[in-house]
Amino acid sequence: MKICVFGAGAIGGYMGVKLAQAGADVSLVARGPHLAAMKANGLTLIEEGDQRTNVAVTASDNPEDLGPQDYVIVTLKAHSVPPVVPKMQPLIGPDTTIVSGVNGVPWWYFHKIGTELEGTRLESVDPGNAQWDGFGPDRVLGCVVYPAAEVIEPGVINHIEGNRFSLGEPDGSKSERAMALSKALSAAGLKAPVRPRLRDEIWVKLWGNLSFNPISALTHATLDVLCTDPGTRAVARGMMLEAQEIAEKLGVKFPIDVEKRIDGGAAVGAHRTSMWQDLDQGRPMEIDALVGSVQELGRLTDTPTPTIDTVLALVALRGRTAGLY
Ligand SMILES: NC(=O)C1=CN([C@@H]2O[C@H](COP(=O)(O)OP(=O)(O)OC[C@H]3O[C@@H](n4cnc5c(N)ncnc54)[C@H](OP(=O)(O)O)[C@@H]3O)[C@@H](O)[C@H]2O)C=CC1
Ligand SMILES: CC(C)(CO)C(=O)C(=O)O
Repeated sequence: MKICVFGAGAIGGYMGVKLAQAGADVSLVARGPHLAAMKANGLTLIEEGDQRTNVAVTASDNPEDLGPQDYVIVTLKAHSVPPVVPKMQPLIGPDTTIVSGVNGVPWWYFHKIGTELEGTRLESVDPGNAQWDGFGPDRVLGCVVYPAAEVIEPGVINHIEGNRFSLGEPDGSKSERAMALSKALSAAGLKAPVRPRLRDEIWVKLWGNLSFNPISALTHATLDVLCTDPGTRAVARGMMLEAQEIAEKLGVKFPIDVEKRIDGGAAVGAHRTSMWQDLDQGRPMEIDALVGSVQELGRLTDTPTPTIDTVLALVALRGRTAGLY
């Protein structure tokens, strides 16, 4: 089984080390100083604060070095994927599966959904249908990324928490390809359940990303603060209730209510969301995947989204003034 992790940064690097350590036939696509460090010194993973593992990895910035794969696990930031689809083609053979390990509403969302919206493309996350046309929706296996990790220096990943990557077919089936990847990830010490209703999980995670991330980027407040401050808690609740109305129109079933989800965010503690970290470190922000996409779905389902519209306007301008959106 040949696996390529495309975008071996925090999440991809974490997966890459675990897979390499388990003896999987895994290669990593990265770039710049991070790639150079990997090539020179291997890739180091720090777990539990002080447990360091270093593995030699097959790494390149040129997919032509790696050839056709059984699985390409995409762990780029959402906005980085569309422009790189043409460069990824050498990795794609007749039976290659593309695993979309990216936060937010996935580009394949309306593939095999079985409703009147079947086949709908999402401009906010797949401008010009780059992924839909460049990969083909039949190739995709969905993935919800739960671990938290960061690149602390080139070639060094710090794992913060979590080891679950939920997998799911767009049609909910327990396919051979999903089960085989689940087995390979499990052999690497990761949890990779195959879910029949992955879209439900996408929305529960997105509930947090949609609201906590932009609010934290705008206020520089950590999760414990923004989820408990009465004013920002009300803003998050407003965004999440609008999202819930959209999702339920699309057939999603939420296992918890909005208050419990916000309390879950508060329980994470003094954590800076990835969007605030991106803003702080001068990296492009995933505004379209996490917020713009939900606004687009609101228009598609004729659902008013006044709170989402307001926060999106603010965080989009914040991103633009920082040159990061
Ligand atoms: N980090 C986390 O804790 C979590 C992340 N996620 C999600 O996982 C996804 C990945 O996030 P994360 O791992 O943090 O992102 P990172 O930015 O750490 O990783 C992406 C990597 O891909 C590289 N890259 C970008 N474009 C190319 C290219 N054209 N060729 C080769 N390499 C490229 C980046 O390099 P460069 O640095 O040079 O841009 C970077 O090393 C996101 O959707 C994120 O929201 C979900 C849960 C938690
Ligand atoms: C920590 C959390 C859950 C906040 O939405 C997250 O996923 C992120 O920072 O992107």
